[in-house]
Amino acid sequence: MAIISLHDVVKEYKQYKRYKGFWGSFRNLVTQEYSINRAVEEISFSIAKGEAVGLLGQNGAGKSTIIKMLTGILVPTSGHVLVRGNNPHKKRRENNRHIGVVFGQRSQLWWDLPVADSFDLHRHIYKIPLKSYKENYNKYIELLGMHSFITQPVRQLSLGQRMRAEIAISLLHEPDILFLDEPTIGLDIMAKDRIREFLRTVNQEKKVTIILTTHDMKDIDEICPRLLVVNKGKLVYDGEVKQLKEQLGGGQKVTIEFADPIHPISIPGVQLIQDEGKRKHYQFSRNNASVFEQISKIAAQHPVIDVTMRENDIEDVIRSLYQHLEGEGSESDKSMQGLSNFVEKKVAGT
Ligand SMILES: Nc1ncnc2c1ncn2[C@@H]1O[C@H](COP(=O)(O)OP(=O)(O)OP(=O)(O)O)[C@@H](O)[C@H]1O
Repeated sequence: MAIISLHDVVKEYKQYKRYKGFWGSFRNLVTQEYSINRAVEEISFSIAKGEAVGLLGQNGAGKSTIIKMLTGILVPTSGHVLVRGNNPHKKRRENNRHIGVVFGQRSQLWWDLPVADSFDLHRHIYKIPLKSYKENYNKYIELLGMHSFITQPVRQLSLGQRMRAEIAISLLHEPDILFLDEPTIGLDIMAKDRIREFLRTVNQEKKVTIILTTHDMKDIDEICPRLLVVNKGKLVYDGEVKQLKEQLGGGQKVTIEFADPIHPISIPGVQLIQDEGKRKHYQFSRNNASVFEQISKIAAQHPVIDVTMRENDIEDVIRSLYQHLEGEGSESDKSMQGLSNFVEKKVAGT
């Protein structure tokens, strides 16, 4: 049974016209002129209990708007949103009891209080039974390595420490669903790893459903087996990360360092992705017959100092997807051919 479902959801914002200048500021006080911005366009998907889903999209794609509708902050213009079988806006209090939210910009911690006191206040607000509170408290402090700063006031914490405390507090009342917005942004590698491992553990052991928005592909790769990609308000991919990688990955990134700066060399079927004069970066799709053969041909004409190759990772896959959606994909890149069909099929659930 789906714990979250959206059916033909549309969200429109009214944007009031703003006039400039001295007289414009008076006009702004009375004007009723506005235009409509469709931030979410007829989106449908459902998420089962215990899934971990990454919500991805470029800036302004509509991710926050979707999350705000799921948390009951915003009401859709049309369509239906159900969270645990309820309308999250109408049953906002009930919804809040069963969800956890980690939004970087809005802290749930009390700035001047020690972390432990914030947790205790949370226990009272959510009326969490003492036994389960203590169990979770001890477990989260251990797993997130919070011993050293649990008695420190929140305002003295580093970003990584605060984020760990934010995640712990959001789970103390044992929510069924956890929404996270960029949980690892600005953190060092060790802090990122710790948070990712923790989220995997709560998802797998406690079956907490995770919906994660991020611009960091490693978050998706390590936490979320399923991916939803939104573009300009539309859902353009709904499927397994693994399948997207299989479909679009498998190519190679090749960097060739020439002895002298040369004009861009075009290689049939290969995309030049960055040109730095002496150094050129190419994208070979997995369909390009022989990478070595092609490089040898180039090297025969232009002295080459160094060649480096690496397999495409999830970041490259998503970049290709975005480029394709923006219409920048190379026509000759065979791995991109058929992508539209693939994306449409995945969204249609075939
Ligand atoms: N309160 C608002 N009033 C008017 N337009 C809005 C409002 N909030 C968002 N929008 C617009 O709706 C669209 C989607 O915005 P949203 O914040 O959902 O995108 P996002 O994918 O979360 O972006 P980002 O990655 O930058 O956070 C954008 O065009 C944005 O300008």
